[in-house]
Amino acid sequence: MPGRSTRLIVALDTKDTAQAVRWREQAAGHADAVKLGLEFTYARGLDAVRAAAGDSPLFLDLKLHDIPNTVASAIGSLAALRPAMLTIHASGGRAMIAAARRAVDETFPSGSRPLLLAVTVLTSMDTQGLHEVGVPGSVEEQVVRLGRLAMESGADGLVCSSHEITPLRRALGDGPVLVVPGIRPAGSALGDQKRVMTPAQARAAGADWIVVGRPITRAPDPAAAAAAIAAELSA
Ligand SMILES: O=c1ccn([C@@H]2O[C@H](COP(=O)(O)O)[C@@H](O)[C@H]2O)c(=O)[nH]1
Repeated sequence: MPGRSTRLIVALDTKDTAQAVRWREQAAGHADAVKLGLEFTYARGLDAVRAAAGDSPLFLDLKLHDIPNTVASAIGSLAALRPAMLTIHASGGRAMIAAARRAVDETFPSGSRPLLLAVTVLTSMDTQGLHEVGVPGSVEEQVVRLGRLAMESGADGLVCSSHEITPLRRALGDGPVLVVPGIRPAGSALGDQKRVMTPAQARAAGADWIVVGRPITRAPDPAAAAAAIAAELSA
């Protein structure tokens, strides 16, 4: 896929292994990685996760969030999955993120270590939602606050919306890998997402990876939808 600086992860959000494999195959050649997360893992278990991902790089989006010892132990249970990326919640705090960092380094051999990504503020949240959980100020301020904490504590990158890429780069430089869900091609349904941009806008903002689920998997022709998004990223 020459010329693309923003890569595409397709989110295989289903409980059905055959369906996940079908979507992966339909997106093959257009997507650079697949995401498997809570829905699939709780329904099918860890063994099925590797099978569903096949040979594709795996974005394992389990969004771990617990006391440091539990998060570290959970990461130790993920070795066989050989993920390329895995997620924790930045709001778990400094000690939890640092414990996750140590666990990644101890669990995976150097050279095949997953990127440790910290979720800042979910893309389904807006300012009002943030205030409701007791966080004053703007989403942007909270994303930068949590992003700084996560990077100081050993994360390799952050999950954020496209709207926070510029402020994160201003605050933290080019180091963090930025993985960006909340992607909606023009005209597609928002669903539960609040902070969205199109693939082209996310690329222009500087996303390293975008994560796209329903606009591909619920499209009448998932292969064509994935191809269109890949073309938008390459244009
Ligand atoms: O803040 C976040 C973190 C993760 N996600 C995940 O990305 C995909 C997006 O799916 P769509 O169907 O394209 O909305 C999904 O698997 C989420 O769990 C996110 O959306 N926002």
